[in-house]
Amino acid sequence: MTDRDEPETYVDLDELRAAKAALRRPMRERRAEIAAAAPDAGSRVAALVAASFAPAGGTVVAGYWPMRDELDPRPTLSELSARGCRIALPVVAAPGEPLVFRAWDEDEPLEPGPYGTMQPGEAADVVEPQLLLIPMLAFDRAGRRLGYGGGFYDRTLAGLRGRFAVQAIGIAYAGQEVDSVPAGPEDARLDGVVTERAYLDFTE
Ligand SMILES: Nc1nc2c(c(=O)[nH]1)N(C=O)[C@@H](CNc1ccc(C(=O)N[C@@H](CCC(=O)O)C(=O)O)cc1)CN2
Ligand SMILES: Nc1ncnc2c1ncn2[C@@H]1O[C@H](COP(=O)(O)OP(=O)(O)OP(=O)(O)O)[C@@H](O)[C@H]1O
Repeated sequence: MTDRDEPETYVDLDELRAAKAALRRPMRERRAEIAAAAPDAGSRVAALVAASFAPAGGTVVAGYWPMRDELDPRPTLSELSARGCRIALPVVAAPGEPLVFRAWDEDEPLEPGPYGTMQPGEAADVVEPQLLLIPMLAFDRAGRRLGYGGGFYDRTLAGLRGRFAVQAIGIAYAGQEVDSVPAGPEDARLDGVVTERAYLDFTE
């Protein structure tokens, strides 16, 4: 039996919150160190995505605009756009709500959004992604993920998966892997992670 079948989940939500908060601080520092030492990670990830699971033309792909030391997904988004995918970026509608996705072409300007994000303007089409490329602070081999704590991707994936099949792929440095990310019942699992070294498929 794999980790994916039998996750270790927290029952006490205060304990879970504290365990996640405790992991965020060191993982922010670790990610900053790795990012400084791996400037070509974005193009490596783009090559791995193209080689391992490039989606069909026409697929709506949600990326993200990198903030802090997140692995830069823009080379991947360019590659997928060139293959005929439609690219979208997340927009925070409100705290406690799922993300909304707006279509975006790489030459189009972005506007500042909440929490230091950059997002397409209101004129952009709202779209529903079939593939989501998701940033994070840490992940484990069971597909559990640690973000900044807003629960945005958890709510978003729960909503989308309730209606149609979506693929959730994390984008992270290999050094962001930990043995076990603390998780509760609401934490949505990733189907895989692409690092600068490899594509890790958690659905196998
Ligand atoms: N590049 C990028 N875009 C993204 C996300 C992301 O993680 N990365 N998001 C992923 O959800 C959504 C934005 N959500 C975010 C939620 C919180 C913070 C943040 O910086 N939080 C503060 C704490 C804020 C507070 O508690 O008041 C922090 O971590 O210091 C950033 C983005 C959508 N866009
Ligand atoms: N499906 C959901 N429905 C409602 N609330 C949710 C859902 N998933 C998570 N939450 C709430 O969101 C809050 C933060 O979750 P968590 O700490 O896992 O965020 P995160 O995954 O680190 O952040 P993000 O996804 O924004 O990067 C928690 O209080 C949790 O209860």
